[in-house]
Amino acid sequence: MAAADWGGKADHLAGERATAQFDVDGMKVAWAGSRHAVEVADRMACLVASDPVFRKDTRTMLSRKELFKDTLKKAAHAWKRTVELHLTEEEANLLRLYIDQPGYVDLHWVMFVPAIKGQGTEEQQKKWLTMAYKFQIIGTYAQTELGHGSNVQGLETTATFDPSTDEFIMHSPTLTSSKWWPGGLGKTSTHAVVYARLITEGKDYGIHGFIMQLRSLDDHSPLPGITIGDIGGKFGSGAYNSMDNGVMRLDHVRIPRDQMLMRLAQVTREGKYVHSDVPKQLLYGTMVYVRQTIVADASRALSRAVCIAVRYGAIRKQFGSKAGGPETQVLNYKTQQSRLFPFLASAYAFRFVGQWLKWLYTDVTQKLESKDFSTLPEAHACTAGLKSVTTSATADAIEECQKLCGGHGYLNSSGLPELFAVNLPACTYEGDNVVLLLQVARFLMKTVSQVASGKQPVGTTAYMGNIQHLMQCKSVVNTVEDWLNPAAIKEVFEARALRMAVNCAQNISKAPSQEEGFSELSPDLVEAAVAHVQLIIVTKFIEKLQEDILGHGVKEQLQKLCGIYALHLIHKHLGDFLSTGCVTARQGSLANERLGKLYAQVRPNAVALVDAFDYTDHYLGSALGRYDGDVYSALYKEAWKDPLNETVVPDGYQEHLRPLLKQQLKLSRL
Ligand SMILES: CCCCCCCCCCCCCCCCC/C=C/C(=O)SCCNC(=O)CCNC(=O)[C@H](O)C(C)(C)COP(=O)(O)OP(=O)(O)OC[C@H]1O[C@@H](n2cnc3c(N)ncnc32)[C@H](O)[C@@H]1OP(=O)(O)O
Ligand SMILES: Cc1cc2nc3c(=O)[nH]c(=O)nc-3n(C[C@H](O)[C@H](O)[C@H](O)COP(=O)(O)OP(=O)(O)OC[C@H]3O[C@@H](n4cnc5c(N)ncnc54)[C@H](O)[C@@H]3O)c2cc1C
Repeated sequence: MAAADWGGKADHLAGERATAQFDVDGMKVAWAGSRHAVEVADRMACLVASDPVFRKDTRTMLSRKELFKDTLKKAAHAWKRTVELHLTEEEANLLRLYIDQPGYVDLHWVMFVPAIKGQGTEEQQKKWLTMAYKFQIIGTYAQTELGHGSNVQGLETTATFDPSTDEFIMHSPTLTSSKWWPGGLGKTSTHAVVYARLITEGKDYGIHGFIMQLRSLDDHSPLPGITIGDIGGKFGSGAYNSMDNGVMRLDHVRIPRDQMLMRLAQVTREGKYVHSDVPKQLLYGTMVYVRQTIVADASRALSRAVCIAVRYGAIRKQFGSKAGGPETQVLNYKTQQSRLFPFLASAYAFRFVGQWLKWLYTDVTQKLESKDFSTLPEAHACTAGLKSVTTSATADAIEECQKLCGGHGYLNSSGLPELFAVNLPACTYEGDNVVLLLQVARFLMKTVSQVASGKQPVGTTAYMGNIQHLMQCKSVVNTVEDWLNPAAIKEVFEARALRMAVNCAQNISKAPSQEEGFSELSPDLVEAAVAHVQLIIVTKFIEKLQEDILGHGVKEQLQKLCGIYALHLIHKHLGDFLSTGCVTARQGSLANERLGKLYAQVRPNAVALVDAFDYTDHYLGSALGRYDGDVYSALYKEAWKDPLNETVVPDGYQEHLRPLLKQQLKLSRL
């Protein structure tokens, strides 16, 4: 029976949509950031969905080679459409986003170009970016090595200046110095920003960036002295395997001196090392930029998973009343709501904090241009911390959404396995999440010590200035309704974050040295960092609610989601809140009671709240998450696309199955 015979064009979720108590269009604007953003995103999403080259429904069934070739085809076609349609930068970025297939272009635009912009001189930018913008060259970001990723100062590749020829000699002295992981390096990139130890006049000046040509622009073969290849298959089918993460070894490869990125430091014709009057941390600027974009990616990935699980939960029915009444939608089970609605709230929370982080990054960049470096440490702490907390929560949530969809969630056609596999490495790339949280903790310890010496903290640590009150305050919450008060919520998050940080600082001060104390206390420091970052997310959500938000009922729904986000964290981390004395056990159970009421209020709006993400069926890529809810027809149809179903009798039957069956039959007759 054809799948179409089982379902029509009906909207199986129409009943769910009819119960919404808010204006979905208004919520789309709140989610996207502006009416303009909704309009451009819609246009680009439809452009991708309607173009057969961008089909992705059989992607998980392709071999690695086929998948890679398909990625090359899509990237070339996307560029062709960008040029033909004169797309703006915003439109072209969205086009790439909706194609939804990791590939070398991501590294080119998200890391290679920003690295040259941030670390190149004006002259270098003019030369290299002109070519990069026209795709005359394809670039990647080659920092990580086989032996070192997190410890950037431990990288081993060398760039030794040779004054006799005015060149750097780029070399991989050991196996562990092989560049390992850079996306697009394996098979595609013609160029890279390579990070290496700068050695001149016999002295090692540490890590610096260099632009290197890797492959011939005529026939794409690696240049002399360069050994290069792909590092091999990665987790999951489809997923990140579309990316050619690469390995590269350099054997005394010479590049002209002017290919060292010289905005932060220079080597003169004579070989003198000169450092500009800017902080050396600006070398890490590309990572700050990318971490900020990863927060936005996390909210998108999480919202996709939630959209799939909510829509499917409204369609899927299990068990009826004892009297033989209709079966229950699984979304109506309280356990399903308490597992799923915190993710729905987190998707909105991460979206809004991502919008704020983008603002913060722009603000810091403008300040850096006028040589004001004062906000750089905070920008580093915020991007590192938010990248870490949002990507870890997202990976966990996608995995849980798979379970929330039961067995069907485990099928590739649910879209969830691929979504998980593509987003899981975000916990590692651009800085391992624990390593990054330790950076946040370091920043917090410094801030605590500055507060102790009377300095008033600013920005996201301003709350620490209220130390007298926050170290001894008791929560004012006395009833379930009191947990609706944003000021009461904010106060307990501030008190928890500050008390955890101060506890760590006090315990470190008892250690023989600061370094030993930091190391010994590192598990607690990571928890203190998480508490601080969660406070930022809660605060930014509360601040969002103070803005003008248009549309009937939109603000009210967001208030409920903000409540769910904050209260589910209190429930989850009750140990922290209790042990620091920020809430009592009774207040903790009142928070949980309030949470249950909020879930019930969100339930009739759940499908509309995920509709507001405004995702096309193409982008969602899920039989379970379809807009029309026609889940079973879609699952049935998708199954037949599997290569195993190309023949009725499987390959291998004659060689392996038939002889086995025959032999067993013969034996049974003996
Ligand atoms: C709307 C449309 C959107 C666009 C759509 C596009 C669609 C496509 C989507 C695709 C997007 C996703 C692309 C993502 C691709 C990812 C590919 C992955 C790439 C990589 O992984 S690149 C490699 C990244 N590597 C790392 O992150 C390494 C991590 N390690 C470090 O960062 C550092 O080494 C360290 C921070 C852990 C430690 O460094 P170090 O030992 O040097 O430092 P100290 O701890 O001693 O600190 C020294 C001081 O410097 C400060 N610091 C450290 N880092 C920074 C920084 N980044 N900025 C500013 N300051 C920094 C420390 O705080 C110390 O300061 P102090 O004052 O001395 O305490
Ligand atoms: C899919 C993917 C794409 C990537 N793309 C690129 C790219 O384009 N370019 C590029 O240069 N790199 C890239 N990378 C590399 C990436 O940046 C590194 O993997 C990352 O920075 C983590 O470093 P590592 O692998 O050395 O982990 P390690 O540092 O070896 O981490 C291993 C474990 O040790 C722990 N650990 C490490 N240091 C500490 C510490 N000080 N204290 C406590 N615990 C610690 C970590 O928490 C982790 O649990 C990519 C990686 C992946 C997975």
